Amino acid sequence: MKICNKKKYVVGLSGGPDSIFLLDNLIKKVKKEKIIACHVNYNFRKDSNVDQKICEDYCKKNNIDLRTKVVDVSYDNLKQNFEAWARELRYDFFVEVLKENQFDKILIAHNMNDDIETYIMQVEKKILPKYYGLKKQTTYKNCIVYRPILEFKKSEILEYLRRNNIHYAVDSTNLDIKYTRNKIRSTIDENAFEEILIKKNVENKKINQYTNKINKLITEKITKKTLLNNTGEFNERFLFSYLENKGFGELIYSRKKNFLKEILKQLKSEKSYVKIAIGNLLIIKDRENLYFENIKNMRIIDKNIFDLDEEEKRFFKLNDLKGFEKDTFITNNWEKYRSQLIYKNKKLSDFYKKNKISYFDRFSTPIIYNKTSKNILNNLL
Ligand SMILES: Nc1ncnc2c1ncn2[C@@H]1O[C@H](COP(=O)(O)OP(=O)(O)OP(=O)(O)O)[C@@H](O)[C@H]1O
Repeated sequence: MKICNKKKYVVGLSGGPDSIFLLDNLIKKVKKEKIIACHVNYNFRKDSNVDQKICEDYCKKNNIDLRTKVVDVSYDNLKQNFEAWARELRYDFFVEVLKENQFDKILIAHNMNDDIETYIMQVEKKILPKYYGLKKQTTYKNCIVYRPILEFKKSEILEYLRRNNIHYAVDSTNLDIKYTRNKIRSTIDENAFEEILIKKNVENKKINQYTNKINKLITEKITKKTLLNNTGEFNERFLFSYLENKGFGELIYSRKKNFLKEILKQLKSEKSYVKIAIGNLLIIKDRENLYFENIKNMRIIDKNIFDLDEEEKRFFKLNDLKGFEKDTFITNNWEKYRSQLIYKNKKLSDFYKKNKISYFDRFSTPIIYNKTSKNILNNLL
């Protein structure tokens, strides 16, 4: 286990084999004053107190400072998913202890099996993760979270504990195969780990290369050509980052790869005009041009010209309303009137098409029309 003996560590101690193994190896390398173990007793399982007792006994025997947070809530009223809620609660506790004591890092006892299970789950879910598997180091609320035992297999950990006669808790929920992670856990074989790790590293390298290229492209405007110049997963990641960058992250985080694939297929197609609406996101392909807009930011006005307020007049750059008849209306909602309004003896949409006016230019062009005759009265070019 690689660890710097100059730093001070808060250790997440569940009482399970992994965190007891981590702590037992840590005290061989780092002075005990530089270690605080933190245990959260959720009172969720019947045997929760057993886990707490195991942590207390281990820390007492080895003279380690242990902080315990005992949770006292009624789980019947819990709205969120328990795992996510519990994770946030324990990480917040670790951060609190770390800051109070001016320590350096939070240590979490994920092992190689957790890393591989995470990778397999990501592949099976067909999502587009930023990293496959577990990262050695991440941050939580600006604090460093480090995973020093990622390179140890579960069997090695259990063998170590057995050889050294160290007591640990067995999590009863780990045996429950209704949890996806446990289902995977029960089917993977540690003998296959090496091969899986190689594949995982190749995937992560690929993500790295893509990310470097994407970071260069992302500030430019995407066109159909950008997508045609690239292929497959690069485009999926590019579109993902582009949408995330434009503030649509929440809309795409939980989607499967197929969702992005389908959008890309439409955007790369021969069709000259494509419109895709997802939540507030409006994606338009207008020949070579692609537009990604938030519908909320698109202002639509459609009213009698004499009812415009001063701000709306400025929006349409209208100073003078002299000469207009009573039933004169103004709008920028060209889409609504595309086949109803007539301009130079043509349907509005035909005129726009013939003159290759882009979708968004159409939305910023005021259309002044007579409500009865449906004729457009102003110059649209
Ligand atoms: N009740 C707890 N008290 C203190 N630390 C804990 C507790 N539960 C888990 N941990 C810490 O988190 C590590 C991972 O735990 P576990 O595998 O149960 O969680 P996970 O859901 O897989 O991962 P995550 O930490 O991302 O939630 C443990 O080895 C331990 O370091």
